[in-house]
Amino acid sequence: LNDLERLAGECESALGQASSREAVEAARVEFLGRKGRLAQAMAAMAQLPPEAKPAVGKAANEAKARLTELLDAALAERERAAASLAFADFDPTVPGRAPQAGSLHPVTLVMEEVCSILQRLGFEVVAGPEVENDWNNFEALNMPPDHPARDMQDTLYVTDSILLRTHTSPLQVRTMLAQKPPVAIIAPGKVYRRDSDLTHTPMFHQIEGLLVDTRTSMSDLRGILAHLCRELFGADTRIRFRPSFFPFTEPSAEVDISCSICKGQGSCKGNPCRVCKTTGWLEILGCGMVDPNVFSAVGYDPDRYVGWAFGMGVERIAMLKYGIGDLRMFFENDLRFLGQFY
Ligand SMILES: CNC(=O)COc1cccc(Nc2cc(Cl)ccn2)c1
Repeated sequence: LNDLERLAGECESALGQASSREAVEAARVEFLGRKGRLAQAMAAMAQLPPEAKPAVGKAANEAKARLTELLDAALAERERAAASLAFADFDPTVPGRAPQAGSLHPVTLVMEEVCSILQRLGFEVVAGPEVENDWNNFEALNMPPDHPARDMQDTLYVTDSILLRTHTSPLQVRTMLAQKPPVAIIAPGKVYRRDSDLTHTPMFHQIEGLLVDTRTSMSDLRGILAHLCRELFGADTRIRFRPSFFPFTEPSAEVDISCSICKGQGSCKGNPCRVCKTTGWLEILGCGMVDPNVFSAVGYDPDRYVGWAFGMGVERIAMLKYGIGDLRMFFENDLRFLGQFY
């Protein structure tokens, strides 16, 4: 009986030294294990006279309960200590790390913004194949078979008559073939040129707009483009038309915006503006009244319908809008670059 009495005391002093969970578990084995101190005491019970057994059995159970209680308490205390140690240098008042947020590619941002501005005016976005035939890409756009734009040095051919589209105009041709006027569409997308240097990549993005009706004019075109440029580059943006030529429009014009960097002054604080080369103007897009030959090609009566169209390079707009200096950055997918636009 007094062996059993002593067990609890000895266990308590053993636990006093047990500084870790492993030490507590070792003590549990020493006292409560199959060959532990309590098991030994219980084994010794077999030699006792029968009348002494009940008392000793009761004492043994009490000792077991007491030992289990001591060991569980010691274990729980060590676990709490370990837990608080693990977080000793944890400061709950420090603000958490913001979750990594994604961002849209600058080309996507510009395409969505241009489409959104024009959709608000009633234009519909059209899509179509990037692999085109030469009729949709050239012939229908008033560029006959021997036209220089068809040359291999500019165009990527799949076969003699199948190519990668060099602009998004074929989307507009396809739409006109598929519906009667009025037409008010936007054609955004990838285009391909056999060109690759510091300022040209073989694939880039364009957006074109086309409006065809029984009655519209160059002033409608100017109004729409002025609105588009002001939405894109700020309300104080001015635009100017310069005479130009495209095979598919007559008359044609190139549109400049007042430089968004030097506000058209040509210099900033006495330094010549490197963006507009001190001219104060930046070419942003081309446009014109649709050439009657295009209408004839798609089966629209050129004596009944008039229309205008415009086209812009998306990367060029993005470089001006976001101050991006190198075309190649659009394609390198450097997250430090991409993460700046949202
Ligand atoms: C990057 N693009 C530019 O600098 C100039 O693009 C332009 C200019 C003028 C017209 C068009 N598109 C067009 C489409 C049809 Cl179906 C008929 C007539 N024109 C695209």
